[in-house]
Amino acid sequence: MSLDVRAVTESEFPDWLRARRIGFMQPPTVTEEEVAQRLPHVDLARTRGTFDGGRCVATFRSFAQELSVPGGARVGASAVTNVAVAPTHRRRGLLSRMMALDLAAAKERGDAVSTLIAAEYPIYGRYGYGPATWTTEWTVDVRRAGLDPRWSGPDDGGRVDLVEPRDVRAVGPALHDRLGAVRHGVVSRDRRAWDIATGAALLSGRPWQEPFYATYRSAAGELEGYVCYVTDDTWEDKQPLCGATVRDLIAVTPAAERALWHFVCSIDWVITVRSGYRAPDDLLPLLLPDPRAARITTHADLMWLRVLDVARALEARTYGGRGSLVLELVDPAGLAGGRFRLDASPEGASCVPTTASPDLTMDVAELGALYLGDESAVRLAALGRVEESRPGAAALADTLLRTPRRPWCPDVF
Ligand SMILES: CC(=O)SCCNC(=O)CCNC(=O)[C@H](O)C(C)(C)COP(=O)(O)OP(=O)(O)OC[C@H]1O[C@@H](n2cnc3c(N)ncnc32)[C@H](O)[C@@H]1OP(=O)(O)O
Repeated sequence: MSLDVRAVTESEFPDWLRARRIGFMQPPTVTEEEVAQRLPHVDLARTRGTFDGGRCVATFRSFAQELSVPGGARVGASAVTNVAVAPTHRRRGLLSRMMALDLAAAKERGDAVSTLIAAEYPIYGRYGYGPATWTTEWTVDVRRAGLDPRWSGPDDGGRVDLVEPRDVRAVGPALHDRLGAVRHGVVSRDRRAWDIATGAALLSGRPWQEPFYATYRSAAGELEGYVCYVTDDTWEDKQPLCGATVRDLIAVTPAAERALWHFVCSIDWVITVRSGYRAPDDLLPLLLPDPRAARITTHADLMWLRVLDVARALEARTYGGRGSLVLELVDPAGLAGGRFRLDASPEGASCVPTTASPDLTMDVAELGALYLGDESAVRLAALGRVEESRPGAAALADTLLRTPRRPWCPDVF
């Protein structure tokens, strides 16, 4: 029987959710409550399934997203999520078929890039995605960190306050938006994500532990950051050995970042702080008098990016210097390939098709890894993944494309 790949209808949505659960190793039964919770938040035209004899056996969904790029501008992205193929139907090309349809639609719509968080590293490179942001999680041994045990608040005149979930819903979205203006790699976070993070929308079957929330305000009273964390209540031999886990820490100034980390690492009873997924160059370890107290417990690729509109994407960002490069991009999917001349500067760039000889030749997936400034063209050339036809072109690409701070995507979507 042929396998039918198409957008799902409302009546098929429960069966689609069932297939998604199976792919994600969750018990397959879908409740009416779960359907009611999720249905209003998906665009069915962008929710694809594969059907075998009327049963959904594979899922795929995308949604509109904005991505901040170096210089603070945002580009339109098609964010891919909920990719799952039943174990009975794996390796028959179903992901490839759903991906081809979705990328073609994104290209047609005019999205500059597509983004996703990869469950496993080897899956998405073949579709033109490259790892564009990485993430690091630290576990801080607070007793070794050397922080002053008498600390009772920021010494810069600012203040830290515990706040209610409704306060976070009120101020969080604007704060997150401001982060995108000062940090590249930040993707838009919708209202629903704030509702889920603050307990206003509970997901059926997912256990909920009410977190603590704290904000940082500068001496001038300006809100500059917030942290959401949970703690456990571990004691042994009459000693508190509690752990705090940061779920979200958004700071738009270094003062806010310093104050909030200091706050979380100074809570009485807490001897271990897990940082959650941070940028690899997060300030956290160096904010501690003894940075070795912060041990890296996770370091991995996080957001993958696929360029769909080369000129739009490259013209949206700013560059670390002034220079020109001719890039030959190879794209077997036929979406973004071609030869482009990039004239880049700290103020912006022009990127146009050209027939001049290429300085650098690469698969479009390598451009995905380079685009936000994280990867090095010199490193990719050493690996044989970027071909350098003009000596020094890879080093010039690094001068232009790489950024002083690494990109950071604080959201898993
Ligand atoms: C953005 C997100 O949602 S990430 C979540 C992804 N989902 C999961 O990890 C859930 C569990 N896994 C699955 O559901 C499936 O195995 C999927 C979705 C990863 C792959 O689906 P499939 O339909 O089997 O992939 P498909 O048959 O189209 O494979 C295409 C190619 O990718 C390769 N491939 C697919 N999955 C993997 C993998 N996990 N590791 C390595 N290679 C893979 C295939 O071998 C094939 O290679 P080929 O073109 O050289 O023959």
